[in-house]
Amino acid sequence: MRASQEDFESAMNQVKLLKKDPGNEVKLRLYALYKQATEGPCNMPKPGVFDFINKAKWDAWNALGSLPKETARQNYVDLVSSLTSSSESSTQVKPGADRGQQEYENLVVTSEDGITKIMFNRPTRKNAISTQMYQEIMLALKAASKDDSTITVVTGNGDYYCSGNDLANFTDIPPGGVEEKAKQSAIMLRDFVGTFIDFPKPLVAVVNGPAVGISVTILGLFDAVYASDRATFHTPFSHLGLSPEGCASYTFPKIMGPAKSCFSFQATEMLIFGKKLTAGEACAQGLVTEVFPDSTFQKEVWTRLKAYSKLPPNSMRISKQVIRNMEKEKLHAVNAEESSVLQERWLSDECINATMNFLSKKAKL
Ligand SMILES: CCCCC/C=C/C(=O)SCCNC(=O)CCNC(=O)[C@H](O)C(C)(C)COP(=O)(O)OP(=O)(O)OC[C@H]1O[C@@H](n2cnc3c(N)ncnc32)[C@H](O)[C@@H]1OP(=O)(O)O
Repeated sequence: MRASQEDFESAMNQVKLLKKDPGNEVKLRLYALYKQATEGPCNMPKPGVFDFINKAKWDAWNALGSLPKETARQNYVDLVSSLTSSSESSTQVKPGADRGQQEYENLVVTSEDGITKIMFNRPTRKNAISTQMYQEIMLALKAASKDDSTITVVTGNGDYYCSGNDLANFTDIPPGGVEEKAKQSAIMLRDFVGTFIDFPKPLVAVVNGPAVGISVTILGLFDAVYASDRATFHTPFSHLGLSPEGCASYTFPKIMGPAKSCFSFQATEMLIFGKKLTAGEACAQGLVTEVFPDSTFQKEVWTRLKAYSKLPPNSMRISKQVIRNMEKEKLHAVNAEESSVLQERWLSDECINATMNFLSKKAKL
């Protein structure tokens, strides 16, 4: 039986709900089949060789030649169906699923001694946060907010704490095009930062190495930040044609000192000019609670955290509420505004060129 228009629309919705990223090759095929099913044979001018994202999409669509629209629609529905059934079967066989444990691809989450530790685990990418990883971090935080632990800790595996947003996230363009991508990213960013604003238990960052971008800005929403003396703190937004997020436009000037003092200029120097701070400098500015020598960092920090985790949990949670609740509404408003400004920045030539330069290995921080 031929796939109907309703089957096609239902398949489009199922793609949005896929639990696992199907990879670029499959996404290109989905894009090509979608275009062929809705518009017929490729009718766009061929993009230039350096416009490699649009070129890859054009190649995939053009390769379908004169495939009839109905066949493309059927192939799209079949492909989505194969993806949903394979993701369902892989969920069933995941170890731990029968014990009600959540499995993550890009995080290691453990709970011990009253502490839930959420560790970024993409060391070969310097723990850059992929789209899937944003979702996993939100899930892990929501689970930690309800588990038996008293304190939640965020840290990184390998030599980096985190290199910020994975710049390849912007190469994964949905059928609605770059505008749709920017819209989806702004919603995800707002939800991601909102999860930190609303997190009810003491939240501690153990910054084991350099931190970049969004992994730095959200530190203003943590209750303590311990850093190795190897750590650095870098928010290169202007270099990337971007603007601040994570509520840093509000928290950084507040943390670093009153308006017009030399301290608030430190915040603008970081957020506008992309000045990288050492751990000692970040501590002097109030962004970091305490710096430890790298050789004893893990031992000292975890000894301290274990002692804190034995404090009465309700008292700690209520103290956090009293300290933070007055600010919550303001923080959500700042988060919404920053996300909406970024939605436009992502479509700017400045941002697109900087991202292309990084991805084509022409630039690094
Ligand atoms: C949707 C919500 C968005 C929220 C907005 C968020 C904004 C931000 O977070 S802005 C900050 C974005 N981050 C960056 O611009 C950092 C880019 N990375 C670098 O400049 C460098 O990789 C480095 C300085 C972090 C590390 O340099 P180095 O020690 O020389 O290591 P490599 O460059 O060789 O890194 C190994 C491997 O990892 C890839 N990688 C590292 N960071 C990222 C990243 N952020 N996005 C994507 N890929 C990243 C790097 O390309 C290397 O890959 P291979 O060459 O394939 O091994």
